Amino acid sequence: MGSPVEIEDVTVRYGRVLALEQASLVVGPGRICGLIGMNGSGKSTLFKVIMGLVRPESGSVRLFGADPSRSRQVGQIAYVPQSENVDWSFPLRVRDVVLMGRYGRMTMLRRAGREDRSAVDDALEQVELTSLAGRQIGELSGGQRKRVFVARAIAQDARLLLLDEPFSGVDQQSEATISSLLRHRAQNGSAVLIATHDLQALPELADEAALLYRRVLMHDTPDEVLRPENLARAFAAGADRVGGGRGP
Ligand SMILES: Nc1ncnc2c1ncn2[C@@H]1O[C@H](COP(=O)(O)OP(=O)(O)OP(=O)(O)O)[C@@H](O)[C@H]1O
Repeated sequence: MGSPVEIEDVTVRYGRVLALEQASLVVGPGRICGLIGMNGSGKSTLFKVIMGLVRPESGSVRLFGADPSRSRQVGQIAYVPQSENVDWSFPLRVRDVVLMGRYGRMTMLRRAGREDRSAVDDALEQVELTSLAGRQIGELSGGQRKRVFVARAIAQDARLLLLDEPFSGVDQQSEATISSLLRHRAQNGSAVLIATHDLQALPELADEAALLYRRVLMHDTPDEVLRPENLARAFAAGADRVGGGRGP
């Protein structure tokens, strides 16, 4: 089987905006990779490409040696979205959201079975939300909201986890819980990709880091990538673009 993530020379354009330009990234099993880049550098686009939601105009994406759509179909990929992208007023309970992680495994004709319910209970316990299982998702704190989605990923038993800003608006306790669960998933062989602005947390959390600005400028240990001169390169690439890089 191939690596969890193999992205090669991927280019994505939204109309006239070049979001990714020959980006390449390989993430192996059991690795936690931090994806860092300034606003608009293409992090969400890279996630969309991995999830098969955006088709690159060129380049190739293979997940576990197969097409991304297949990995999504069989429930190999779990996604923890940015909180701003979720409609928290939607009338769902904590337990319902976590159960969604099991949908890939349930056929349309089958209701949630004992195994699904026990996977949900187990995931809720791991993120310490058992007592809030029946609560509406809109009535949770920022840290609790993130933990619900992490629980969904755990219930899914995904082999590749994508997390978009998992620590923004999150209390320290939730951050510690989420970090240790991610470490645990990685120890069990899952690959974890985390888009984050939280550079301080990175060296302790991640095994490797990728610095993105349209392309992967650097992929190395977190300490190396976070050296000021390397961060400055990414910033300079972004600053150049403001000077006219968006044009045709
Ligand atoms: N649907 C879209 N239509 C047009 N342009 C888009 C679309 N989505 C993203 N873009 C543009 O593509 C570029 C990359 O956006 P993307 O959301 O991938 O960046 P990001 O690194 O995730 O940003 P942030 O850190 O702000 O979330 C940006 O210039 C953005 O404005």
